[in-house]
Amino acid sequence: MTQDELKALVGQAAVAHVVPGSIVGVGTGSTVNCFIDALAPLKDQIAGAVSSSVKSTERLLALGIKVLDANEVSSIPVYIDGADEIDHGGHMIKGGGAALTREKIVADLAERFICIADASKLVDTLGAFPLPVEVIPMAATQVIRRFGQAYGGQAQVRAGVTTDNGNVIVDVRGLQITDPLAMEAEVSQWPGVVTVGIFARHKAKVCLLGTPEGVRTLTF
Ligand SMILES: O=C(CO)[C@H](O)[C@H](O)COP(=O)(O)O
Repeated sequence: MTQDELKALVGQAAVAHVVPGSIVGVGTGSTVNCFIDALAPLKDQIAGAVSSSVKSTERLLALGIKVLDANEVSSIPVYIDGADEIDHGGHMIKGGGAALTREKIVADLAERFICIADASKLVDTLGAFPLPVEVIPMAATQVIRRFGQAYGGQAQVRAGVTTDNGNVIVDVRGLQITDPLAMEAEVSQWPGVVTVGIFARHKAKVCLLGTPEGVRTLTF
């Protein structure tokens, strides 16, 4: 099975976790695109979606799925999103698609984060994937310097990318994130950091993992 087929498999499987009549939180990325496509036939059975990016909003609307403003929603039963890496505790690296800030906002509104990913995303220790950090542009150099001092690794601004919120992404390579909760808490406090792409406080409760043998369900 190709990676695209595995993504389609988990995108389809995620539909069974949507609570009928409720609002669904929708993440961003190629795996989530498969979920959005699979959700479209059920659009009349949900109250709408809260989206985590302009790209996902456009896809949802194009398929006739109602998109609600996050400010008008107090709670969402389920948030479905992909990940760049997920460990065996449900902690994730996210933000490969630069949507991490809105993803964390929607995840914060949700009771359950359901991660959909192909099996290549499951890792023992987070950090082989460069850690994305959304940063206010004037703080980029200071945040890069601070990463070097605090954790080592090589940090650089992602070329040619501006987030939906008008900020830049700093990608940090060469990290071994052994305590995701601690690193998330620390980096989140640095001036100019909008969001760090470690999802430990908002970790997945369930991961639907696409494998050649079918969907493996991990619970955390
Ligand atoms: O965090 C994300 C976007 O900011 C995505 O969930 C992550 O990059 C995975 O994307 P894909 O499903 O395309 O592999």
